[in-house]
Amino acid sequence: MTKIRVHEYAKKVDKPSKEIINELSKHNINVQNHMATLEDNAVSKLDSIYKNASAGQRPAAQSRPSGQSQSRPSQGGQSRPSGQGQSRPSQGGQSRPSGQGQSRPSQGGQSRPSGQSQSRPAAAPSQGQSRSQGNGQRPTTPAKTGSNFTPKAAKPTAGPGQRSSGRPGGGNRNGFQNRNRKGKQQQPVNPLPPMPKKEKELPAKITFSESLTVAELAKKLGREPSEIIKKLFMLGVMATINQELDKDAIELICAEYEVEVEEEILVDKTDLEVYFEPEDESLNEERPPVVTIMGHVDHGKTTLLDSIRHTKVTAGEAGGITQHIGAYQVVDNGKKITFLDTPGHAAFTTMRARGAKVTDLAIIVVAADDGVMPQTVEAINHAKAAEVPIIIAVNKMDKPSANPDRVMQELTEHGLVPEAWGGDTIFVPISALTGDGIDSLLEMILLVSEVGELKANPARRAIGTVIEAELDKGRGSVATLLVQDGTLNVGDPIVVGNTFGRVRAMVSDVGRRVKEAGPSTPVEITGLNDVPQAGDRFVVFEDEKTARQVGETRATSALQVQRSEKTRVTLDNLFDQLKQGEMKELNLIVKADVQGAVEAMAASLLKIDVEGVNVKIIHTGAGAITESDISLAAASNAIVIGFNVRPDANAKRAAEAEGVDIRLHRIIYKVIEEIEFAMKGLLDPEFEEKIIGQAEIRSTFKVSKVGTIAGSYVTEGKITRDSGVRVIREGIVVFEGEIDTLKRFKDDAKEVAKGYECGITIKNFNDVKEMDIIEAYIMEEIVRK
Ligand SMILES: Nc1nc2c(ncn2[C@@H]2O[C@H](COP(=O)(O)OP(=O)(O)OP(=O)(O)O)[C@@H](O)[C@H]2O)c(=O)[nH]1
Repeated sequence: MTKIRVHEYAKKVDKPSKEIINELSKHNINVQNHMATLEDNAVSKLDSIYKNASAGQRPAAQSRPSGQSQSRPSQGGQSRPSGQGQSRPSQGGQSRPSGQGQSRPSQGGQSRPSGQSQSRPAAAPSQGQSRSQGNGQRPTTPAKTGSNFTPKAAKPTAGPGQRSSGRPGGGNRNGFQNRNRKGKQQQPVNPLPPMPKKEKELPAKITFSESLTVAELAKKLGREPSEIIKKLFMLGVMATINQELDKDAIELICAEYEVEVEEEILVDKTDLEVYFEPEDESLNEERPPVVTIMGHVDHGKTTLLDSIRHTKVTAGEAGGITQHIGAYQVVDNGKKITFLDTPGHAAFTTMRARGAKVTDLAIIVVAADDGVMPQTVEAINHAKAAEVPIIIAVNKMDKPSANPDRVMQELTEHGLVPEAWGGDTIFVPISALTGDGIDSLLEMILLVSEVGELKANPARRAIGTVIEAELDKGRGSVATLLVQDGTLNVGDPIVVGNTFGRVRAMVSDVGRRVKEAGPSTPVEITGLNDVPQAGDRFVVFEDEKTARQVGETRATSALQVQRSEKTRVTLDNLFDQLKQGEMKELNLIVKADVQGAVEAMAASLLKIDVEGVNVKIIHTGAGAITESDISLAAASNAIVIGFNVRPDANAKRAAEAEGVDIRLHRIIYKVIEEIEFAMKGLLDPEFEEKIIGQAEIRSTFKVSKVGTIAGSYVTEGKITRDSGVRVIREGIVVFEGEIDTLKRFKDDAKEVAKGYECGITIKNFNDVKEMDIIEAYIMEEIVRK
């Protein structure tokens, strides 16, 4: 008999080598490893074990030789439940692992079981128990498949028993490894009949938002991801399990399964715009129009508002420009009209830029003695862009020099044709000073609003926009709000921009305390935790907790955005930028007395358009210029603009020390003008070539050490000593360079004019020929517009 090694024997009986080694050790035959050679006595011992076993089993197992076919029924029988209980409950439903877990108890079962479970001597303490389990179950084997899919039933019985048997033996880890290994080895050898898969019932409908991965969709449908991948493949979509599927793909797959699918639109509670979506319009009632008055400087906006309100507010205004945003309500013929008093168009644009459509109607004031001016045109364009109806108030009709026809004529050129001339623009001649025509202006406003069918629902929770906000020493944050829909009440939990609070007190435009404010009403409120910004939206919430949550979330995200912007403006990266010289930026810090003016200034400054330079407003704020403004300016090489504010003592000192430029102004357009100039000065000069003259070479002279002198005649313009030249031969530029010497006779000349002869030498070029043309040019700086 030839010697046989452990692994060879193991192979012969289709058992793991380890099992053979263990079996031998039980009979006090020690072998080192699977490569060890077996003595004859060892072989006969093993034969007695394995041959017997296989002989006994064969009749039952039919096709399979020996231990395997054997182990299977027993495995199936006991193992599954126990295996599940032990290792991985979720996997319990699967065939193989359960069998392995099982093998441990079967050890005691001598012949066949021992063959299988081999590795688990450690499990001995619980053997009796588990074996009995196994035994008890074996007869029921055929039913096992079913039990396989009912892990719940299996777990309570087998699980605990298993666990206790595994752990005390300390073989948990090993056992697990062995199991794995065995699993690998056995799988190909002992394929279980495929378990009929019990498919989950398809849902009637699934929902998703934005997209789903293949795995997520599979889960929702209760199908294997591979099945979905296959279906996608059939539909021509190659997808992996983690691939995001778009709406179309999801719909296609769901259609395949005949499952209804619905996309959920996620509503972001912190997005205030959502609350501005129109609600049930049947509840709407008529509301007053909100009117903005715009026009060129000094054409009488303030006087008109003043006249309408019968008060005098013109006196005391710096530079005669309306600087504060306010809102007022008047009553005409029993109907209310709300007027927004804005500083020119800037605030109007700023609000629009923030998506706040506040104005229902624009009145454009044009002085009859002055006609259409640049800002008139701007105002028209803003109103047109906002798709707001326009009424033209032709003002200063009391003046002898008033020429309303001219105004009408000029406005026609901008598409505003008076009704009298067959157009549809309402022109109202007025005198803001005397009050003439004001009544008919108000009448027209009401007429136009009627056509516009302005409606709102006073019963809903209020929403609207911030007209103006500032920090008041005594009252804290004070905000002028325009209620656009619903009714605002004292005590309402409110989110205003990135601030929140409860409406503590409300004051009307005439300074009266009010308890509620309906649609189109401007009110000043207190009770916010911080100062919001003009143009911010406000929304009343159902309770204070929600308002706080939304407000805080908004504030946090706003801060994050602000921080990420601020980190860009550091001394470090500024230096880098300058060094690279790629981009020129003018950093500005804007401070003003009130938030409205800050907004207006910032909007105007950002509009400055000088090629190659960006205006960047790195910080804005209402209130005096402080030391921290200066340090920020110093760190980011910014200029500080103060509008109607002054630097405090510390700021002044810091600015001097750091060399920070502070510009103080009281009139908006002066600021803009100054900055624009500064920006033009900032730019690198740009040059363009200008041809100044031409000369024809009539003869050439070679002079040693000097080179070839071109004896020329200036045919056009002039040739200057410092001009650049091109040598043109038969229409082709043969050389381009600089003049070396320019002489009239023997003397050096600075320039030689048309009609004169001269001698020219060209730097690094001697190949001049008769009849060549010398074209002279200079580089001229372009003045930027
Ligand atoms: N004669 C006459 N003067 C008027 C009339 N309306 C305004 N003015 C005068 O025109 C000047 C400018 O008027 P404002 O109301 O300050 O003009 P504005 O358009 O508000 O000007 P800014 O606030 O600087 O943009 C003031 O001196 C007014 O008295 C008018 O109907 N007739």
